[in-house]
Amino acid sequence: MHLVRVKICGVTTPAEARFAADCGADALGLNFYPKSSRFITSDQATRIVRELPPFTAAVGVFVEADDIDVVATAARFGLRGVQTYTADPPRTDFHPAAHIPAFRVNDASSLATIRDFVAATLSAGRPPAAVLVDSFVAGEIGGTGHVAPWELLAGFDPGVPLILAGGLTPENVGDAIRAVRPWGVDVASGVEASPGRKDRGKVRAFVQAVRAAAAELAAENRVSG
Ligand SMILES: O=C(O)c1ccccc1N[C@@H]1O[C@H](COP(=O)(O)O)[C@@H](O)[C@H]1O
Repeated sequence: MHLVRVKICGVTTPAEARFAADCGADALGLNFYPKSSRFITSDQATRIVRELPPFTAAVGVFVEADDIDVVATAARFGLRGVQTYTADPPRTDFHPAAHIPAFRVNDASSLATIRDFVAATLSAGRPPAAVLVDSFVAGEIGGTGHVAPWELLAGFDPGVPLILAGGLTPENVGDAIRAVRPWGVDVASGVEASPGRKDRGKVRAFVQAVRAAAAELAAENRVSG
């Protein structure tokens, strides 16, 4: 069975979260970056987390956040994972939350940075749970809607699960999965009606497109295996 996990990032209301979970999303992203159009307050996070079904994970998104604040936020909202954006490779492992450091990729040296980071954390005995690979857009951090360089990422094995992000949509996510073969995919703007507001049709179509591509890969594996 070829599984591709789905995270719908930047939900801002309990209804959006519930809908995405009911569509089959494995994880929902709660954005704690104040400059994001998807930023949510603690009150909003509390109400969203309360609405989640028991098997749906909440993942926090943090940009250059203080490690102590990340740990405290993860504990407060029961975050299963923390997705961090930092200028320098992060030093903390954030246990018991699964750490998902995000890397913005534009060329082969970006891949070397990820490999070096994973190798260093593996030898220190605290590897990340996964790495998230996003597109590089000068002057922006994430949630840009720009597609990551799939051709560069094809065959790239960072040594831990790879989550593909950046400009994914219901229309292109199948091609992205076939090209990159990621462990999981993550989308924010590609399933929105407007910044910070999810579009139900797009959320449903995105999860369905991921499941269809994964089933196709599983069938291919059965034939070739
Ligand atoms: O969504 C945001 O506003 C955001 C801000 C700062 C860092 C990360 C952010 N979101 C993450 O960015 C990726 C890619 O987004 P998109 O699909 O290209 O819009 C997404 O996976 C979010 O986790």
